[in-house]
Amino acid sequence: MTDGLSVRDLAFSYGSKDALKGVSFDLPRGRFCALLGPNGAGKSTLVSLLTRLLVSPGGEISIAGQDLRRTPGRALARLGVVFQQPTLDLDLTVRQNLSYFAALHGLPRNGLPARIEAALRRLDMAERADEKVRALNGGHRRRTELARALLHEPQVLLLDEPTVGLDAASRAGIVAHVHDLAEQGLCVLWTTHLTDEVRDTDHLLVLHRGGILAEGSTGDIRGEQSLSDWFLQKTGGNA
Ligand SMILES: Nc1ncnc2c1ncn2[C@@H]1O[C@H](COP(=O)(O)OP(=O)(O)OP(=O)(O)O)[C@@H](O)[C@H]1O
Repeated sequence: MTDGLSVRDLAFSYGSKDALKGVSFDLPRGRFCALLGPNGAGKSTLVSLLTRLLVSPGGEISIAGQDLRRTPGRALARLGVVFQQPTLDLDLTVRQNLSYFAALHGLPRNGLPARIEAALRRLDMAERADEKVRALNGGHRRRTELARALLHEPQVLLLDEPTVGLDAASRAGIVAHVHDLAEQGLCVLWTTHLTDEVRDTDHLLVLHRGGILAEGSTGDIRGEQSLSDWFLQKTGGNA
């Protein structure tokens, strides 16, 4: 077990369809881990189990030392999540969206403005705090969601294909910001099916047909090949 995210023997089936088959990994704090898998590999199922949208019959998940099955409230309090589908209220300002989230999560009102300011600063969004989300471009909307996911100061950050629908420049910006967060001590799990979002120095978990196909530093895993060629050769780009 680590101080970040630990997953042990996690399995899940939809009826007779095995979506995850005994997945285990340990990610310490301060690590950026890319979870790469082709469509249908089991990424969304894993994200749903980590966020308790689904509950697995067996296996263990520990978030910053808290067991998700035994102490779900404490475990989820240590987890920040950015889901694939945006969930901001377009007609509220950036600050109002964060305040709303804070109220929903029962964060103390005392010190809330400073907490919001700090979260927005981490994502270079402080100067846009009073703009309506509708007026922001896709990259800034995603950064707002990231700031919101950090409001309760989680130790583990989970992002489910967070760059879907963004242009190249916005994607690069989000990738860079999230790497900074890992350097500041967060344990980051970033799911993607895009090899170009993964850096050679990133820790890489490759999920294929519900199991871990490879784990280690990206540079070591791809060897002399490009990651894209390695991935296509090993998975055919298909689940
Ligand atoms: N509700 C469901 N009922 C039956 N099978 C499902 C259901 N949801 C997912 N599956 C199957 O489980 C497997 C894993 O799916 P999952 O959505 O977790 O993969 P994924 O890696 O997230 O793919 P994608 O990138 O396409 O979302 C796939 O074979 C998928 O068809």
